Amino acid sequence: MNVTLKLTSLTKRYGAATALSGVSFSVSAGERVALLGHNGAGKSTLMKIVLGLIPFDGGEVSVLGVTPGSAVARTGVAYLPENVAFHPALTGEEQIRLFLSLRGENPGQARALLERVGLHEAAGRRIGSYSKGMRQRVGLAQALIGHPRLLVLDEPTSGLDPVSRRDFYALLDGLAAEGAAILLSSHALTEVEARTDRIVILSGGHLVATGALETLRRQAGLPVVLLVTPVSGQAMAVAAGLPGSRIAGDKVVLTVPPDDKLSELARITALGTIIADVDLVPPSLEDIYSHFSRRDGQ
Ligand SMILES: Nc1ncnc2c1ncn2[C@@H]1O[C@H](COP(=O)(O)OP(=O)(O)OP(=O)(O)O)[C@@H](O)[C@H]1O
Repeated sequence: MNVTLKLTSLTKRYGAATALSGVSFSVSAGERVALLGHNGAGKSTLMKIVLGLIPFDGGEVSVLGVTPGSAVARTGVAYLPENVAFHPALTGEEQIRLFLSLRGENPGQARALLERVGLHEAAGRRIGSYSKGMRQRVGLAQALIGHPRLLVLDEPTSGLDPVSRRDFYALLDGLAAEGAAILLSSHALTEVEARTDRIVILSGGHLVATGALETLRRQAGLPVVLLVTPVSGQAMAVAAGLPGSRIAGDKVVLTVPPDDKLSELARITALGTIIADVDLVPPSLEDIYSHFSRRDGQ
């Protein structure tokens, strides 16, 4: 695969404090990678290094095969900060025309860019009248100038409503399908779960986990919950037949290690006609995230 961003043993210190310690991972063309971590885990520091805004102390960083912050890297990398600020008196179109001119590009592309992010109808309105979601889209339109090959997005959907979030991710899907590499930080774990290809978890400046969610789920080995629905009036009988279970409302709940899942299901089905239904609840991304980010004593 075509590697767009590669970090190898990246280390960054602020005075005596280590913000990043031996962090290695890569993002390929067309890949959407989520960077997760508690406050202070090192996400912003990592992004600033990738953008070439701050120096680092050890390891290697390759952006589009070159040094971060070099002319080639600056042209090929786009950044969307968490809270984008624009001039409220300008219209969306005026703002994008301005950015295009500053980048030496044809301002006539502004309409097409705004259309791409779903802002064509509001293009002639002042940004001061835009919602937060619309301002994020202006930010994305700006980030798309010059067809960047790597998009670095800091909490791009924070403060957006569910529909705006879905639209935003649909846009990112389109960009990834065209070959852009996407690195985004987020605290919204459920959407990350559905809309990214791979997850990188930082904790206290260390990379504590990386992989597709399914891989992390297996590595974590967290318990699986079996929600058993008894036939009406049979909850006690079901619970009695399943040592280690508990009754919660109209369900009988069993929490089991992942490797025991099948044998437990066999135990449940062996109870026969007093069982109405069984649901299997795998650990959520929240559970997996807490599991990994608590390691290292964080
Ligand atoms: N300019 C700086 N000078 C000294 N320490 C810093 C500086 N910037 C960040 N740090 C420290 O480096 C560590 C990593 O911070 P960073 O901002 O990268 O974390 P983060 O994961 O982005 O957190 P958040 O989610 O709160 O934005 C923290 O301990 C922070 O206090």
